[in-house]
Amino acid sequence: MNLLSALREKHKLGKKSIAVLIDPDKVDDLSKLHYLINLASENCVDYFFVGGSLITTANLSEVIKHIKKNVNLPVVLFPGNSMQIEPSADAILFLSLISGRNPELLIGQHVMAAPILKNTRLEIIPTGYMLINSGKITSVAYISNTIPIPEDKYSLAACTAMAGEMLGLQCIYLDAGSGAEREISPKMIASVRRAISLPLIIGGGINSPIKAMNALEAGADMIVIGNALEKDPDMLIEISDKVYEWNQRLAGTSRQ
Ligand SMILES: CC(C)=CCC/C(C)=C/CC/C(C)=C/CC/C(C)=C/COP(=O)(O)OP(=O)(O)O
Ligand SMILES: O=P(O)(O)OC[C@@H](O)CO
Ligand SMILES: [Mg+2]
Repeated sequence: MNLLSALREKHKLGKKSIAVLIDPDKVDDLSKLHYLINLASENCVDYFFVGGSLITTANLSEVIKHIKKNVNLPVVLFPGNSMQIEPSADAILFLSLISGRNPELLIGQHVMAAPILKNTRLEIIPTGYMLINSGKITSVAYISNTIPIPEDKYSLAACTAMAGEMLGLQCIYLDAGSGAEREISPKMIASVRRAISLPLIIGGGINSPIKAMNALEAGADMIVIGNALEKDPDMLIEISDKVYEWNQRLAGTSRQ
């Protein structure tokens, strides 16, 4: 089964996933990456996301090779632009930045990426990418030259996600931005959740087990953790535990 079908299947069952985000730019020491990879494989992590708004190093393929050599988990490209295509990954979030009005990130980069992707075996996951305001200006907001959706404009976000679904996008990623001051609120997640039936990915500023649990309870199908693990990789143990507990409880209730 491909990743998207598996994600849809999990969504139907109410099963949650967790992705670890690796920013290749922040990998200066392969032994630190190695530690995180091992933690991920011991702690029921489902995916590695790899990418960044700005990649100044040439180590994308090396990072992916290192992950694939050491653990049998899917590696999904989370690209900031069409230069971040690496055929050795398993899939790519084919992001369209639908919260913004920058044509380059709605369709421009995609036109350049399409013929390159056609010649790879990467699974394409058409994804509506939505930035939600989180306090300070994030790298993605700055680089994309777009205004994030205000964090209290629930129906703006819900209608944006709804339009993404109607356009045929296959999942929605709500992002407060890497290292966000404030993670996306449960009320915002729940509003978008009610508006669509697609798998919903939530990321940005999730740096504690409580924040992870809140996102899951509000309707996230998948949570993405990056910055928190750059600061303290061991935080993965407690955060992934929340996802594990959720799925165990679900398995328990479905057996009754
Ligand atoms: C279609 C293809 C192949 C590319 C375009 C993809 C689009 C539309 C991207 C949207 C805009 C963008 C710059 C997204 C980047 C998302 C990302 C990988 C964020 C990770 O966090 P960083 O922004 O790197 O955070 P730090 O500042 O903490 O490094
Ligand atoms: O780095 P953090 O804050 O965990 O955010 C993850 C991801 O959603 C960023 O695009
Ligand atoms: Mg980055």
